[in-house]
Amino acid sequence: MQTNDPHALWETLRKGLSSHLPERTFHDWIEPCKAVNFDGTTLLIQVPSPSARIWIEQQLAEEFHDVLVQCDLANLRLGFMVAGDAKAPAQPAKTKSTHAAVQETPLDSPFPQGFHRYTLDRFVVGPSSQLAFAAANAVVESHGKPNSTLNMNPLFIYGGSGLGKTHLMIGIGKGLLAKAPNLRVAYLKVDNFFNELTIAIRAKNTEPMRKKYQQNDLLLLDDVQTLGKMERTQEEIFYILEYLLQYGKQIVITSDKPPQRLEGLHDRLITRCKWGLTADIQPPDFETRVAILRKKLDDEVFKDLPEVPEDVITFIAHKAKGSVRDLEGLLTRVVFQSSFLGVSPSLGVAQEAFLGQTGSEATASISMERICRMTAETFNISFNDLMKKKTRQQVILLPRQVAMYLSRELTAASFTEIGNSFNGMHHSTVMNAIESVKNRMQKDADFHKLVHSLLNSIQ
Ligand SMILES: Nc1ncnc2c1ncn2[C@@H]1O[C@H](COP(=O)(O)OP(=O)(O)OP(=O)(O)O)[C@@H](O)[C@H]1O
Repeated sequence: MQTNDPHALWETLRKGLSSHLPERTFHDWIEPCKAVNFDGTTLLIQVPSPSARIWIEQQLAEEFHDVLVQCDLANLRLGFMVAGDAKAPAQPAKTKSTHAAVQETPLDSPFPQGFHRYTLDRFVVGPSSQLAFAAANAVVESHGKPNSTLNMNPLFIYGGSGLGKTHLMIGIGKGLLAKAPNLRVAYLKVDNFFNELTIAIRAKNTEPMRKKYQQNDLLLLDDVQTLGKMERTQEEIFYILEYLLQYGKQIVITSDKPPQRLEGLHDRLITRCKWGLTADIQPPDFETRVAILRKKLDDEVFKDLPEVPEDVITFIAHKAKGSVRDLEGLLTRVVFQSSFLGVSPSLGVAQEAFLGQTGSEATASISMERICRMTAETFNISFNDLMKKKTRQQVILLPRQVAMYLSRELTAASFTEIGNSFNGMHHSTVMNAIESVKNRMQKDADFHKLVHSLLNSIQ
């Protein structure tokens, strides 16, 4: 997209976010924001309060990234400032050595300009991530040293959700760009590649896309576990990987499982994945969780806020034992809640924030089955009909779209997960269905009322 108008850029992002985020999240956090400046690199967005800034920067970063990519704005940097703040506008935190290099990335290189926190020096290493971290550093260090004995191409990092795979991968990209600013680096999420490929296939022109990825010196391929049923996407990715490996270009791949357990992947692709070094990441232990929280509190966004006391840090590290994303989420919630109430973070606030989170998890655990059963009942059709994959009957299509919309509003499920619950429907079908319900709700007051009363009765 070619424009220097901050309002036009923000409008494009807003539209993308409105179909990407649950309606309430969009309404609460995005609606009140506005664009204030664009300096050719960074779009500066004004948010209504310090607490809103904490929430948007910490909790919605990944959603912003996905929408930037979808809108062809991967090179755009985002900065957030609080309304009425007389200080210099807040820019994304810059790491010592990477900022200049990242800005010099060639414009057509699809390496994200966001994710400013995802550098190797901000990754807290513990026993459960030692090998993956060492391998990530080795990839950066061995660049330009062809005689390295260990084959780390591809580097395959796997582990559960929210454990730092993307962080490490982007950290490698940033580390290499800091050493060699002219390097061509591409970051690719499999879902985004699928969407890009679908458009290219429709236009009967897939060659430029293949070339775009084949010309890179480093390819970062995120979330390959979703490749399972995507035959044509697998084929394209295979050719890109083959080409890059043939020319000695570095590849980094992430997944939630090791190569041999990836379902639906062609053997030749699994073989490529296993070719180099495979390293896993497991959930961090207590000491590492504390260290991650401390490191996180160094973030620019927390700088001018009251200090988080030691007992609160320990409390959070005890409560959030699973993914680092949950750990960060609870910390954000505590700081957000304190800032919102105008009090210092304390054990009391932390306990409330923890209970609040458990509460929202309870909402998230409203099962999709319950949503579908109640939707089917409301529209007077059978549950089995609602879940059938192939139907063109309008009496079924509309309730199904509504059930998908409600699943997105009432659970934490992704588009892909919702699609899977509907007999393996593709995530783009789910996104279209949700979009069409939203449009209809805007135009048809009765339909709006019906969906809302159904939503309230499910909650
Ligand atoms: N060891 C760590 N040190 C510091 N931050 C971490 C660490 N591990 C994870 N994080 C942070 O946790 C969040 C989630 O990490 P990330 O997105 O890399 O997870 P992921 O493994 O790629 O998850 P998913 O599979 O769901 O995409 C990020 O904000 C990241 O910076």
